[in-house]
Amino acid sequence: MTGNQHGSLQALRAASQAKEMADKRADVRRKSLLILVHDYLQTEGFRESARHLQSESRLVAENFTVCDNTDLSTLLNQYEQWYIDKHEKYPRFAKRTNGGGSGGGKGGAAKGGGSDILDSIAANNKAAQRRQSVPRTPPIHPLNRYSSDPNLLHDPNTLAAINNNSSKKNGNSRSKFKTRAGGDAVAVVDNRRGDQTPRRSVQGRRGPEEEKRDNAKSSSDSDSEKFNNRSAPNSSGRGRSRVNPPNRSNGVGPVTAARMGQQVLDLRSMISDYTRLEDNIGDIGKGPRVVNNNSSNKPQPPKGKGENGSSTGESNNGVEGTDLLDDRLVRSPGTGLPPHLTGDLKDLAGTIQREVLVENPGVTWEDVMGVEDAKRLLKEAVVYPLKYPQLFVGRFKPWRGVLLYGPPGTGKTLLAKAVATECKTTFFNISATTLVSKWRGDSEKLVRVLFEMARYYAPSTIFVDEVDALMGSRAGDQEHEASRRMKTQLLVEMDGLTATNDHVFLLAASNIPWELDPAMLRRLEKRILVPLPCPEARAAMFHHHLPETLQDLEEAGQIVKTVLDYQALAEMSEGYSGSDLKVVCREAAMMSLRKIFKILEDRTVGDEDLPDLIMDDITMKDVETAIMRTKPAQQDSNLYLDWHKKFGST
Ligand SMILES: Nc1ncnc2c1ncn2[C@@H]1O[C@H](COP(=O)(O)OP(=O)(O)OP(=O)(O)O)[C@@H](O)[C@H]1O
Repeated sequence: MTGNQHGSLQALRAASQAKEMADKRADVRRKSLLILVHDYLQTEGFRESARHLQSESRLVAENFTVCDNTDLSTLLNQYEQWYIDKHEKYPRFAKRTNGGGSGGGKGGAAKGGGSDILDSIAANNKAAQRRQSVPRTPPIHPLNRYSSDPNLLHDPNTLAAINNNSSKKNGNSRSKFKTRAGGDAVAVVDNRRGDQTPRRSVQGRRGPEEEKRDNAKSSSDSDSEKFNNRSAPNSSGRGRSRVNPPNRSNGVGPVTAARMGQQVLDLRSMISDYTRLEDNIGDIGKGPRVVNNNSSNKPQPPKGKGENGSSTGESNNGVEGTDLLDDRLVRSPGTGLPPHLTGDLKDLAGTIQREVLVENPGVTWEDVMGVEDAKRLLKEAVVYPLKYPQLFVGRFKPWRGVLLYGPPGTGKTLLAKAVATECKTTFFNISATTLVSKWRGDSEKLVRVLFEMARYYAPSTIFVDEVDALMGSRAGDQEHEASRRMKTQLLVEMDGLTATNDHVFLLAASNIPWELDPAMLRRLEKRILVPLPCPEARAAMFHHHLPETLQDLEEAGQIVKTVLDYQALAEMSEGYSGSDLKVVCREAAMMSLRKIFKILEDRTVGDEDLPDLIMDDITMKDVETAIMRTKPAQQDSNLYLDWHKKFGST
C-alpha cells in the first residue's frame, strides 16, 4: 500500500468515524429535544399533546427527566442572552408563513377582524422597541454564562465534524449558525467569551452604500409619516431596523419629531403604543384576537410583505422576535435562576424564588380605596416611567426608591401590590424582620442576591415592608457587624439602582419613618404619606365589605342582606384604618352568625320543632356595636403629619 493510499484510507476512516459520531450526537439531540418538549408540554398543562407526542415518537418519557436548569424555557432564555450580547438585538424564533392565517403573506393585509396575535403583536413592535432600548441584560458574568453547560448551543463533536468540512471549503475554522434568512451573519459560539469576533451591526450584511441610503431615508422621513406610523411596523426596510444597543438609548428619537425647530411630542402614539402592548400581553396564550383598525389609535393589522416587513419575517424595527413573545412573559417568575449564581448564592436565590417572589399580586388601583394622593404620586414615580420611558430620561430620570409611610393598616402593602400588578413587574415581597431574623449572618448576601434576582427578572419591584427594622438608625459601636454589613450592602445596591437603568424599583414601607437611618432616607427619594382613610373612603370600605347582599353563604342556602347607612357609619369611625374597618365589618357579620349558633347548639337533629334557619339582616346596630368593640390600632396620626411636614413629598 502506498503512502498516498494509506493517507486516504486514514482520511476515509476519520471521516466515517466523524460521521458516525455526528449521527450519534444527532440522535441524542433529537431524543433530548423530544424530552424537553415533552417536559415543556407537561409543565404548561398540555397533557393531551404530551401524550400524543409520547405515542408518536415512542418516547418512554417516564424513563427520563430533564437535568437541572435545562428545561426549554431556560435554554431559550440563555440563548437569548447570548444572542443579545452578540448582536445587540433579540433573536427571533418564529415568523409568519405565507400560507394560511389571516393577513399573512405577500400583500396579505389582514381584513378587519381577521388578524391574530402575531398580527397584533407585530403591529406593536414600535412599543417593543422602546422597551428594548433599555434591555434587561441580567448581570451574568460573561465568563460564567456558558461555563455550566458548554454544550448548550453546540455539540463539540458535531461541530468538529462539521468544521472539519467547512474549514476546508471556506478556509474558516469557525462554526456558524445559519441565520433565519439562511445567511451567514451569525458567528461562533465561543465558550471562553474572549470572543474577538467584531460586532456586527443589526443590519447584518448591508454594505456601506445601503447604509448611506438608509440613513438618508430615515432623515428625510416626513414628520407626518413619523407621527402617523409611529407605532406601525416599520416600512422602510432594514435601514430603520437598527435597535439601540443596550443601555445606549438616547431617549430622543422616539419621543420627539423636530419640525422647524419645534419639539413635537408624539403623545398619541405613546398612548396607543402602550395600549397595544397591554392588549397584546393580555392576549398571549388566549389565541387569536380581533383587531379593529378603524382608528389610528387602535392596533393596526399587519401589512403585507414590503409594507411592514413583519409578515415576511424580516426586521421589525430591529426588534426581531419581540413581536412574538414579550420578554417579561418569557422571564416570568419560576423560569429559572440567574445562571451565574452558584453555590450558596444559588441556594439563597432559590429561597428568594420560593418565599419572596410573588407571581401576580392581583391587586388593582380600584382595590385600594381612598389614598388618592398616594396613588397619584406612585403612578408618577413608578407606573409612568415604565409606561412612557421616553419621557423619563436624563434629568427626568425616574425615582428609584420610594418610601410609603403612615399608620399601620392603611394600605401600604396593598399599594405596593397594585403597583406591581399595574406595571406587570415582577414583585419581590420581603419583610425586613424576616430578612433579619431568618437569614441572620447571611442577610448581606441575601440582599445582594435579591437585587441580582430583581435585575434578572426586571422590570421588578422590590417591596421591603417594615424597612425601619432593617434600616433603623445605626446604633454606633453597639451595632452588630453583620447588621452593619447588611445595611451597607443595601445602600450600595440602592446606589446601583440610581446609577443604572435596570428597571428595578425599590418600594419601602414603614410605620415609624422617624426611626429610619438618614442614609437610607436620602436614597428613598420620594416619601409618600399613606394616611388614615377620609370619610368617603371609609364609606366605600363599609360598602365593599358589607354590600347590600352577601353571597358568601349561598352554599348553605343563605343570602344575607344588609340594611346600612354607609355615610353614617363613616362618620362614626373616624381614626380607623382600612385594616381596622375590615375587622369591624367582619365582627358585624359574625354577629348575625352568632345568633344562629345558639339555636344550633341548643337543639338536636331529632327535635320536632326545629325552626327554619334564616339569618337576620346585618343592621346599623350590629355595625355600631362592632365599631365600639373594635378599637383602632393607631390613635395618633399627628405623628405622621408632623413628620410629613418635615420630610414628606406631596
Ligand atoms: N386603603 C385601603 N383600601 C382597601 N383596603 C384596605 C386599605 N387599607 C387597608 N386595607 C385593608 O387592610 C388590609 C391590610 O392592609 P395593608 O397590609 O396594605 O396595610 P399596611 O399599611 O401595609 O399595614 P402595616 O403598616 O401594618 O404593614 C388589606 O389587606 C386590606 O384588606
